[in-house]
Amino acid sequence: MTTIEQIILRTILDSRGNETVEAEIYTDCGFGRAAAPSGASTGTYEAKVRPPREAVEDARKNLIPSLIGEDTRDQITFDALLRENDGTPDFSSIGANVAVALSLACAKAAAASLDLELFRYLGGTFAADTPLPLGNVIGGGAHAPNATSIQEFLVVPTGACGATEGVFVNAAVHKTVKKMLQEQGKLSGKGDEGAWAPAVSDIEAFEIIGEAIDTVSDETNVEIRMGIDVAASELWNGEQYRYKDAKRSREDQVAYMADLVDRYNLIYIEDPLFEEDFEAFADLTEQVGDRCLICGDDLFVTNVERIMKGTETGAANCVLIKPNQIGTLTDTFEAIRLAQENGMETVMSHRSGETTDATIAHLATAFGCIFLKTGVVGGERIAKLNELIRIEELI
Ligand SMILES: C=C(OP(=O)(O)O)C(=O)O
Ligand SMILES: [Mg+2]
Repeated sequence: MTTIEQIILRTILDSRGNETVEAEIYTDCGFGRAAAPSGASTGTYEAKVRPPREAVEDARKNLIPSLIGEDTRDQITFDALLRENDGTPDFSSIGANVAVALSLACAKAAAASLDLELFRYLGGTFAADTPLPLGNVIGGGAHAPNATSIQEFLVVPTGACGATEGVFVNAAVHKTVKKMLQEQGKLSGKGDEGAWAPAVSDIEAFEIIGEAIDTVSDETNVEIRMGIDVAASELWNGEQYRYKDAKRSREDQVAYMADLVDRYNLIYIEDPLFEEDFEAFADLTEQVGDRCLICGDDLFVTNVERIMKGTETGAANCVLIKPNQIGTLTDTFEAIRLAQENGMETVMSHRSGETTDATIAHLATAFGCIFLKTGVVGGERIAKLNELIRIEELI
């Protein structure tokens, strides 16, 4: 009933117009489909993707035959087979894009075959809460040229009574920001994740969003807080953090981040320092970790060894979780479990290059992540947000 009978791999389109990998796994009574997303500001230690067409062709010949007949309910064995077949520490042989699509499709096939929603299959009785949406409304960095230096200016509806209300509150902030930019003659196009990408300074972006939050909070009676993803590895040149309008040393960067937390009441900072600097991360967490989530994305790359180092050094109090950074659902689960056992929050995240695959909405709910970071608007973003709304009805 849950035995794999057929696997299909194909190349499909992603939101940036690039090729990516989609997998389908069939049992005799259900099937699961999943697609690999892709990053622009990727961490050095992420699992490695291979060019999709080449990876798909190779996997059809050399990998797929060995997976037929496996039980989709035995996710750990399925993922171990992917690792064994790959034989490298970073999936550079079969490609992390092929691995993650197959791994997630396996879980979805098992859930469908058992007639269960994915979040229920993975989370069981204790999947009792949906995460709040964390979405970017203004952005620049590697996701939009000629805009802000900080990659993402995020909002989270901390006062929302649930994910559904939160999704609409974030959209209202996005719309209010548009109106304000229009009035100021600064309206721009959008970056890769649907955030506005105006030619404004980082401080202007904070001010605009601060005002938009106040307006929407007054209208909706919902408290909304701001966050940022600095994606600081993109700014670091080996000696300094190079912003469009400033250069900062490591020490200056920590002080700047701490100042922003207090000036803008930030609830969340992702990658405030570059991906090797556990020590400066720890300094910042020591200073503001009691009032702000300091989250590692490129720092941890959903990798248990790096998260372990983070817990030993006190580098952060939050871990960003991106299944394609590590390549399998089992590894993703292990990363979340390790983080949570060590008192860290977890945030499930999209990538800047996405498809309409909505699996991460289920994973975030099943595994008790505090936020789902997946943009605010755009077809590939609302696919996840609308799935979250549906999940909340079933919880
Ligand atoms: C989603 C992000 O961007 P990318 O997918 O480009 O790494 C991020 O940095 O958190
Ligand atoms: Mg990031």
